[in-house]
Amino acid sequence: MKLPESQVAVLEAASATDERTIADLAKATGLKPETVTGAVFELEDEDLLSVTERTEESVSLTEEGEEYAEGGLPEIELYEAAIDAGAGDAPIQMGQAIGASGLGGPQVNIALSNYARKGYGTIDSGEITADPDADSDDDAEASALAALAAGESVADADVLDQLESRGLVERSESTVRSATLTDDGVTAMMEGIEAAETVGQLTPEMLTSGEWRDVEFAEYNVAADAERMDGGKVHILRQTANRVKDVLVGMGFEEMDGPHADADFWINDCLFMPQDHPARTHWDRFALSNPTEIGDLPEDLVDRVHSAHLEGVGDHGEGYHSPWDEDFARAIALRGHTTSLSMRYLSGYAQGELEPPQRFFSVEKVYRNDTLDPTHLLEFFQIEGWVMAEDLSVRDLMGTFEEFYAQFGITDIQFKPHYNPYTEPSFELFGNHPETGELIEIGNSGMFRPEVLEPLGVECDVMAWGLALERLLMLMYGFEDIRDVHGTLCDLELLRNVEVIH
Ligand SMILES: N[C@@H](Cc1ccccc1)C(=O)O
Repeated sequence: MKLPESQVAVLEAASATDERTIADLAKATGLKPETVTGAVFELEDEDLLSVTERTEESVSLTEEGEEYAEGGLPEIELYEAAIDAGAGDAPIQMGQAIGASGLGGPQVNIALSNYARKGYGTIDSGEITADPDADSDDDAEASALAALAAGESVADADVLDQLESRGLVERSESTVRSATLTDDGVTAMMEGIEAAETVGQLTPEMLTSGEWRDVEFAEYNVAADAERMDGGKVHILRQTANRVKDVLVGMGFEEMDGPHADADFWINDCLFMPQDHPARTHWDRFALSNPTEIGDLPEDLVDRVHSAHLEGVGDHGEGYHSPWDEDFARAIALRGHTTSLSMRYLSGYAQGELEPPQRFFSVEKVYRNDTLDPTHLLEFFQIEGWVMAEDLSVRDLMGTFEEFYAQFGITDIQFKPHYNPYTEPSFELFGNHPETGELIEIGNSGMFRPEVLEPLGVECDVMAWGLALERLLMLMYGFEDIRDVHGTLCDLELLRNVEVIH
């Protein structure tokens, strides 16, 4: 009989009387476990080997578990400190025992919540007692942690359950396969088996030399266990940004681009944001120290914006009548919204004068000095967009959003009247979080005011919006903390496992 080399090696390493696991066979043959698994399945098909499977549970310490295996469980530290401080005789102040134990931060709560459960003593109205008969050397959880740290196994399932619920151990299951030679296998071995050289991979050299004609190729076994490979993939945020771009292009929009660090003029002044508006102070804004200002601004636009701020526009216009400082407008900051791009395009500065109808969008980063929390980061992606046309109404605005969000399976958006200095009317958009059911804010929108449009030289209506890409992602994928997908705390498992949608 002629068999591929790896199969011959496995047959030679297998026994008719003892079960050998894949790991044993890999060690004996020097082959990779996945190669051995493949060979074992082939040989099982040929009735030369019989294969059994069992599930094996493995238990490993988490980082916190390792910490306690080494330094001791917090409740034991507390017990020992309490005994030393005399709590074995009479109750003592809890603060005293905690101070003496040297425990700090979250470990104090961990100690307190396990102390009474494990019979080390009682905790009542700020006082703690310690049971002098309790034996902290005989703590089942501590012993189990020590055993696991030493690479031994722990049989007590209740203790393991407890440690698992405390987040100190992780349990996982794996399939262990073992093989034994069958009678046919033994016979074949006695008759002698020859190794046929097989080739695992076709190479360009084999193709050019023609060698491929003569070699024997190894068969693939798609059922064999293989090592897990976490290949690179496009981050879901980027994936969704690309999808958003495709959808908007499909709806007839063109893409805008422009500077991340820009003059306040484009970020705020063009938007009729008064220079003393709270959002324009250092609280919200990341200013640039070098360079501090932009030299190149279109002078006539600066004059028209200046005049709109002072006196408003039209015959009955009202401005802010407060000082307007051109240097303040030239100052550079990281853009807090991409509406700066809309201003650059609508004014004709980016691409020259635009004739209605026009539709533009961008999916770009914006920067805000917010406090970090589950729904806020210092930077996020904004889906900016606007439509310029004669006679637009709020119905067009709402219809556009309904059409846009429906492409992502979101059909229950809600609108709430809102205020922006640059749009009238204005609407905030909300969507229902698929997991928590909570209504979350997903965007802001409105019809640009004449005080914005007139200085820009736009004579028709413009409806516009800024939507948060990350919030759209939350509605699509159901995660609750933005930091799961972004930044140092991101959940790599979630990012690896999330379905790729094209
Ligand atoms: N700039 C607004 C979004 C917006 C853009 C255009 C018009 C209305 C609202 C924001 O960042 O929230």
